[in-house]
Amino acid sequence: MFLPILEVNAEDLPQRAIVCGDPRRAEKIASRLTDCRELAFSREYRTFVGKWDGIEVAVVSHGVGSPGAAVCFEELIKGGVTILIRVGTAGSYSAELPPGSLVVSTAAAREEGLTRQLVPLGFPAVADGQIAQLLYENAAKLDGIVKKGITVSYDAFFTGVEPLPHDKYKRAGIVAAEMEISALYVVASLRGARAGAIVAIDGFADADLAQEYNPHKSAVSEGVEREIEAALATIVKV
Ligand SMILES: O=P(O)(O)O[C@H]1O[C@H](CO)[C@@H](O)[C@H]1O
Ligand SMILES: O=c1cc[nH]c(=O)[nH]1
Repeated sequence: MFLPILEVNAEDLPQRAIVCGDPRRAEKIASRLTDCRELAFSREYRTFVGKWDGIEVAVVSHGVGSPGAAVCFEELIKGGVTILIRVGTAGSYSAELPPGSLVVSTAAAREEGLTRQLVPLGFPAVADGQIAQLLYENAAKLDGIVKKGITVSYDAFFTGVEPLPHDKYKRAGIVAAEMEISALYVVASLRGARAGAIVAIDGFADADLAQEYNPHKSAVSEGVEREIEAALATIVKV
């Protein structure tokens, strides 16, 4: 079966996939694999396959935002992928989670518009429990701060005239904000796949702590390296 948007043949895909927003991060993750080859680079979707610890893994970029990312998740699952781990970045709601910290998302508030077109809002966006626990354990073995908690996925990255409800979610105990985890969890649940997500904090989403957005700081790159390591250790054990 040919997957027309990823431009990949389903027969070339393994059961396990690491997904991330940035095609360059996909290349960075793929460079750690053995027997690695690039299958396609279509739109924002760059697909590699290779092996980690002798087990076949795909690495695929999904771009920015839930609608485009959901297209990627849907095609991967149609193509036979049953386990997906997102390796992303997010803004923190707490000074205790500074840039470079890692967050394992156990569930995500659905502040994006995509998933409400798939299923009523009462349906939860939740991680697979085993994947979340293993991501946390593997990340906690490395240096740095690691936290497990609920995240929120928005569509808007920049604020317009309407305020984003950061304060409401911060008071509800949500730890970090990004843009695709709720789509990943909802699509995985609806299609019978298992998913988890780990994000490296790249700044503060909270207005009280906000600084100029700069995801290129060395603390963030180090966090991304650690989350890649935790995701690879996890994906071959589930
Ligand atoms: O670093 P990635 O995986 O792209 O994740 C985060 O970064 C992008 C915004 O800059 C959004 O995609 C957001 O979810
Ligand atoms: O959506 C995102 C991603 C990274 N950092 C943020 O503050 N927001």
